[in-house]
Amino acid sequence: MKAVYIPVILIFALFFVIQNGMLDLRPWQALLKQAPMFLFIGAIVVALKFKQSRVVYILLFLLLSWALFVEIEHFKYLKFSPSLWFLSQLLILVCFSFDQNKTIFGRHGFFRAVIILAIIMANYRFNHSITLHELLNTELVTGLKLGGMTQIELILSVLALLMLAVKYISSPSKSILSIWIITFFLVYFRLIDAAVLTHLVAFSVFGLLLIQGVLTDSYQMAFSDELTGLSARRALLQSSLSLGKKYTVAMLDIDHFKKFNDTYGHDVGDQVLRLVASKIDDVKGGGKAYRYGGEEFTIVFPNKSVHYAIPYLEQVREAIASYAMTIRDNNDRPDNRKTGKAQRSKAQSRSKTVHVSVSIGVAEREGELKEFDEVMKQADEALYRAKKSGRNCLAE
Ligand SMILES: Nc1nc2c(ncn2[C@@H]2O[C@H](COP(=O)(O)OP(=O)(O)OP(=O)(O)O)[C@@H](O)[C@H]2O)c(=O)[nH]1
Repeated sequence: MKAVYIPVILIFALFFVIQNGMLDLRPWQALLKQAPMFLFIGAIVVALKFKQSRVVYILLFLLLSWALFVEIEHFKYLKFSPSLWFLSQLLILVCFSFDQNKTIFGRHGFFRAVIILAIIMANYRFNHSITLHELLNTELVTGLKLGGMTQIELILSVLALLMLAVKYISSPSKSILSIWIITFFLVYFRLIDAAVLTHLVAFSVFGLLLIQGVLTDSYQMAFSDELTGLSARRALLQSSLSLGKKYTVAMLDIDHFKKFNDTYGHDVGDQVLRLVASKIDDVKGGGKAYRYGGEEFTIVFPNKSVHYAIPYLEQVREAIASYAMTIRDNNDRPDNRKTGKAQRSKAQSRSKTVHVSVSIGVAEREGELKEFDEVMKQADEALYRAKKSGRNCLAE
């Protein structure tokens, strides 16, 4: 989240400078006019590659908005009302953000294309209808006008921003954050009646923001473990390339996890994996936790010796061993549709408290052990010794 403040502040500063004529971009106007097209097409290619279908359609719509904006002379016969087109943009951004990333070209894609076409038709049709035109454009109906924005536009803008914020909070992703920022700037520009050059720069920035959003989300998907939220093995191998000459690696394995799965079922096993992962992620002393695979985890301490790491690993082991985990079988969850109190307490009585432990093997890069996979192998052998020594302990 922190990383997003910087681009937003930069965008704001840039627009402020352009809007107030402090930076003369007129000589660049021709380039600025064309740049968004290339950036949008680039962003569409990236989004297609990573199967981010909702971003593909949002980009297609923004591309259309840009074309309408710069080639307005060619589209004059459409006589679009800027107000209605602005509201259409908000509608598309909100609707498509709540949509899932389903197939790009299939039935789902067809419906999205139909929605875009319907919006274009509506813009054409309604602009010739006096009632809506009046509703959106006359001060008589809308009352107070703020900057370039009518009251209705302002209310719907706030609503759109709120809905997108809810979407981001419920399922955070960089693409949704980029869409929120784009919507915010569309609203802001309409409010301040931004200059043409500001709009042109904005379209390029929108293309870049969406490319960054799609790439960050795809990286996140590839490098983090879906079940536990920890960094995945791929991320471990990637970061092993930049580890220096000194580091310590620990392998952690949940004890008797097979028996646990067999007793309580795979779903409860998953709950336990998540809880154990959260404890492992709390490791102090500069350790970084990864899910290695299955019920195995790895902690890496860059620039640290094995003797430095051991107390922190012991802390993790003890925290897990003393942690009373409350688990509940999904089948026993109280069904809200049949809200009987008796049923709820019956389901609650089925929730159990369980304990698990982990065994830890630890090794440091030193002497003959130069390569990362050699250090990992050594940690794995130490883990085997910890298991042999009765589990719930650490070996080096
Ligand atoms: N629920 C769940 N189980 C998993 C997952 N990944 C691996 N497992 C289970 O983890 C168990 C690993 O068992 P083993 O490798 O035999 O080891 P163990 O029972 O933990 O015994 P020790 O390691 O010797 O203490 C298997 O039953 C796997 O099915 C997962 O993502 N979810």
